[in-house]
Amino acid sequence: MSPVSPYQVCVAFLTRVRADGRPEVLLGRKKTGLGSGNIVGLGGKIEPGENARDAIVREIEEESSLVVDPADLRQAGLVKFAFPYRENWSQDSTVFVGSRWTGEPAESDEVAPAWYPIDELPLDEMWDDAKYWLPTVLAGGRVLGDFRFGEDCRTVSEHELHDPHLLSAG
Ligand SMILES: CNc1ncnc2c1ncn2[C@@H]1O[C@H](COP(=O)(O)OP(=O)(O)OP(=O)(O)O)[C@@H](O)[C@H]1O
Repeated sequence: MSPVSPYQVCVAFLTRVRADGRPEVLLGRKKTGLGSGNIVGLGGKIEPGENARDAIVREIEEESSLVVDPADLRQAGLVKFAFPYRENWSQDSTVFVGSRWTGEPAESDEVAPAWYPIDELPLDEMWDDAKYWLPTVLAGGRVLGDFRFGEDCRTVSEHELHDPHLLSAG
């Protein structure tokens, strides 16, 4: 199910626990580019010379102003997106989760960040794949998933969740 040379991206989900004990995740309304209008995690393309961890630290700061120590991010998996009807959208995304950072989230040109309760994720406004793996990752699990989008390039037409033990440590 893997597309031909997909580009490599990364995504992060920062979490906090409110004073009343309710866990929340930082998501954002994407303002530009692929998936604009969707509610997404922070993230973007891995640049030449970067590894996924370097890239996600840079993207988090560019998109939200938050500064994260790379060692404070847990690599929670890899999700592969294939768009057979729009090959150049196909991408592999390394997923990170973290709960330590410095600063306050601020809106950028790319994303308007906001906190969402983890038990009420806005899945209807996210990419269609998120419902298959994001709750698992936010519950402390790992994901290794393959998703194929249909002709509308919005709806998952096929997906496989593999054993996350196949992921390399990172
Ligand atoms: C298809 N289903 C999807 N489900 C969940 N998340 C998705 C996604 N498709 C893209 N993403 C995320 O979107 C970011 C890349 O998007 P992309 O437009 O390439 O990035 P962005 O414009 O920020 O790139 P640069 O800032 O130019 O690097 C990156 O976090 C990636 O994981």
